[in-house]
Amino acid sequence: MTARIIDGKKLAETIKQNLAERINALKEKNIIPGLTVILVGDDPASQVYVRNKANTFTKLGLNSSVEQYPASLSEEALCNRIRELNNDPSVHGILVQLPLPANLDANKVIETISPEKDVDGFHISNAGALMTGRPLFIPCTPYGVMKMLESENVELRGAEAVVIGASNIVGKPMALLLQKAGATVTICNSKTKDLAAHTRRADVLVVATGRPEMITGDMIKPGAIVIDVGINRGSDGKLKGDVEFSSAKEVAGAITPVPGGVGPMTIVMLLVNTIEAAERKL
Ligand SMILES: Nc1nc2c(c(=O)[nH]1)N[C@@H](CN(C=O)c1ccc(C(=O)N[C@@H](CCC(=O)O)C(=O)O)cc1)CN2
Ligand SMILES: [Mg+2]
Repeated sequence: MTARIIDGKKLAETIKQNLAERINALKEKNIIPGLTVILVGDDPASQVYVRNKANTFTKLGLNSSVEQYPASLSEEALCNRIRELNNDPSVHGILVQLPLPANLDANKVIETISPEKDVDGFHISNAGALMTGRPLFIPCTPYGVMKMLESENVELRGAEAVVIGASNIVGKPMALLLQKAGATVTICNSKTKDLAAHTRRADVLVVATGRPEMITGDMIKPGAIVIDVGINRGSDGKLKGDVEFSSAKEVAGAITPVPGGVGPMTIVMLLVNTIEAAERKL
C-alpha cells in the first residue's frame, strides 16, 4: 500500500481563499485585522517563520508588523511593550515567537499578552478555556491538524489516537482536541516503554517529538492516518520530519509530508485566529 499524501500547502491555500469574504466584511466596516509579531534574538529558523507569517498577512491586505529585538532585551522592557500593544485597538493579535532566549521567562511573557489578543492560544487562561471545552483561541498547529483530519473525513469518534509529545503548544492541546472529537487518546513521549506497542494501535498517530525520523513504518498500523509535526533540518540542509517518510508511506493510509504538511497549516490557522479576534470587536 502507498499512502495518500495530505497536502497541507494546498489545503492552507483553500482555507485562505475561503477567508476572503470574512476579510471583506471586516474591511467594509473599516476594520483591517492586524497582527504584531515579536521576535527576540536571532534564531535563523524563527526569522524565516516570522517572515512567512508577515508575508501571508500582507498578501491578503491585512496589517502585520514584526518587531525584532536583541537577545539582551530585558523581560521588563518586553512586557511593557506587550502592555502597550494590548492597549492598541489597531492590533487584534499579538504573538511572541518561540523559543525565547533563556534569560526570558516565556510563561511570564506570554501571560502578559491580553487573552483576547493571544492568537497563539498559549496564555494560561486560553489553555484552561480549551481544557474546559470553551476555547477562545485554539493553538495554531493542533488546530491545523484538526482541519487536515476533517479534510480527509477521518472518523474520530471511537478511533484510537496516539499523540507522541506533550508540549503546551502541540501535544497537550492536540490530545484535548482529539478527545473532544470522540477519540480515545493516549499521550506518549520519546521515553515511553515499548512505544511501538502504542503506535501500532493508533488509527490516528500524531508525532511531535522533535527527534528526526524516530517513527518508522514497522511502528505504524496498516491504513493509519499519520500526522508528522516534526521539522528537523539535517546536516545536508534538507528538512526531515519525526516520521521516516519512506517506510511510513508504505504502511499508512494517509500521511503528511515535511515540508508541505503541518507547517503551512500552522500559518493559515494564525490567520483564522486573527480574523476571529478582529470579528469579536465588531
Ligand atoms: N509563537 C509561536 N512560536 C512557535 C510556533 C507557534 O505556533 N507560535 N510554532 C513553531 C514554529 N512555527 C511557527 O511559529 C512554524 C514552523 C514551521 C512552519 C512551516 O511552514 N514549515 C514549512 C517548512 C519551512 C522551512 O523551509 O523551514 C513546512 O513544514 O512546510 C510554519 C510555522 C515554533 N515556534
Ligand atoms: Mg510540514
